[in-house]
Amino acid sequence: KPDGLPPGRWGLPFIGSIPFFSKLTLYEHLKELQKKHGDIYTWRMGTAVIVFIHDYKLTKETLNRPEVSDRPDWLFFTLGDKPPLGIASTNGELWHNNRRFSLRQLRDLGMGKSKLVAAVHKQATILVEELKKQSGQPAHIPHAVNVAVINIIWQMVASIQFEVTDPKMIEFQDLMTNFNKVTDRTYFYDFFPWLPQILPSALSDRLFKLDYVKNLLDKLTVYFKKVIDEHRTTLDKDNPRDLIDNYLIDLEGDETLTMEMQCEKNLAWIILDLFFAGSQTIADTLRFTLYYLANNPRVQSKLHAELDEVLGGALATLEDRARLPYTECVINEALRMSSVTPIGIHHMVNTDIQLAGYTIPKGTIINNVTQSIHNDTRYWKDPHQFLPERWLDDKGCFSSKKEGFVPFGVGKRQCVGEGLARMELLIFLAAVMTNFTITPPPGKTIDSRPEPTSPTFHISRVQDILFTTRK
Ligand code: HEM
Repeated sequence: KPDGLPPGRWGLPFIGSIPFFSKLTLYEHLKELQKKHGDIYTWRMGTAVIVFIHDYKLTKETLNRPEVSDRPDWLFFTLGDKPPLGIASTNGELWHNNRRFSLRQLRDLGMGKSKLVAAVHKQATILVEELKKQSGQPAHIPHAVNVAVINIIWQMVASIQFEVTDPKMIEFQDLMTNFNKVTDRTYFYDFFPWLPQILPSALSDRLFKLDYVKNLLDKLTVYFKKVIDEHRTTLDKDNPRDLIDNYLIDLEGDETLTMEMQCEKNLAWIILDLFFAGSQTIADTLRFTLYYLANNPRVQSKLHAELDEVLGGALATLEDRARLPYTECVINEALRMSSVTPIGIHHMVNTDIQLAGYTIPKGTIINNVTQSIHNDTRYWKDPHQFLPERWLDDKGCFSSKKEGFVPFGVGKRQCVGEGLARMELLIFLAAVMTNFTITPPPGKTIDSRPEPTSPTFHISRVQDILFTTRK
C-alpha cells in the first residue's frame, strides 16, 4: 500500500479485499471500518483503491476541489460506450459544457416554469386517480409513480407525456428497469478489469452481461434518436419547445462546440443521464416517504392538518411552499432517512493531492458515505427516528440547514436536478396526502428499510400498503 494513503483494508494483489462470504451489509462494513480507522480510510476492492469519507466537513472540503471532480472511466458510468458522453460520466471540457447546458435547461424549462408545473399537476392528478382504484385494498404502490416522474422528464426533454398504459411507456420503463437491475454487475468489471482478459469470452459475457448492457443501450439510443429526428423535422428556431430543440439550435449556432458536442449521440446521452439520475431517485424517495408516513400516524395527522388548512384540497404550487413548512420538513426528513445514494456517486482524483494529512495518488476513487453523514450524532439527535420537527427553527419556520445533510451531494458534481426534484416531491406528496390516509395493512408492519440487494443505491421494498380515501 502506498505510504501516504489512509489506513484501511488492502488485501491481495489484483483481488484486493472483498468480503465474499460476509453476512454484513456494505454499510455495516463501512461502519466497522470507520470505528477502527476514523472518518477517512482506504478500502481496495479488486484493483480499485477507494477512499471513503464519513465526515461532513471533510466531504464538503474534498468534493469542492477541482482535482476530485472527475469520474473514473468505469463501465458503471459509460456502459461500455467510448468515448464517455453526456453529463454524469464525462470529464473536462465536455462535462463542463454538458453540465452547463443541462443546468440552463433545468432553469429555463424546469422548476417553477408554467409548462412544467402544469405537467406535474396533470401527473399528480393521474397518480391520485390510480391510487383511488386501490383505495381500501392492501396493494403495492403502483407503477404509476414511476410513470409520473418519467413523464416529467419527457415533458422537459421532448414535450411528450405518455398514458400509464401506453405500450411505448411500458417498453421504455422496462428498458430503464432492466438497466437498473444490471448496473450492480458492472462493479465486477470495474473492480476486476483483468478478468475478461483471462476468461473465455462466452463466460465473460455471461458474468458481466456486457452484450445485454450493450443491447439495452443500443435500444435506448435508437429510441432517443427517433425522437430527436422528429424534432429536427418540426423545429421552429424562433419557438423552441424543449431541451431537444434548444440543443439542435445550439448545434447550428455555435461553431466553437467540441466534436463530441456536435454529435447527436451526446444529446442522447444527456437525455439518458436525466432519465437515469432523475426518475428512479424521485420515485424511490416518494415511496420511502409514504412508508415512513404509514409508520408514523402522528406525523401524518400533522401533515394532513397543514395541507387541509393551506391548500383546502387544491394542488400545491411553488408559491405555497412558504406556507407549507411541515410538508417541507417531511420531505427533508425523508431525504435524510432514505439516503437514496448511500455512498454518494464515485469521484476520481485526477492528480496526486494532500487530504486530511494523507497523500492520495492520482486515480484513487473517493466516496462520501452519505448514509453515515445522515445518521451522524454530531449533527443529528436520535438519527434513527423519523422526526420532521427537527427541521423547524425556534419560530416554527422550516429551516433547511446544510450541516450534515448531503442528499444531493456537494461541490463541483452536485446534483443538477435538486430544484426539480424538490418541486416534484412537494406537489406529488401534497396531492397524495390531501387525498389519502396511509396505513400498514391490518396486522402487518411496513418495512421502510431499503432492499438489501442494492447496496450502492437505496431502493424501496415492494410490499402491500393501504391507501384509504379521505372524506
Ligand atoms: C430525490 C432526487 C435526487 C437525488 C437524491 C439526487 C442525488 C444526486 C447525487 C447524490 C448526485 C451525485 C453528486 C456527486 O457526484 O457528488 C447527483 C448527480 C446528478 N443528478 Fe441528481 N438526484 C436527484 C434527482 C435528480 C433529478 C430530478 C435530475 C435531473 C432531471 C438529476 C440529475 C443529476 C445529474 C445529471 C447528475 C450528475 C451531475 C454531474 O456529474 O455533474 N438528479 N444526484
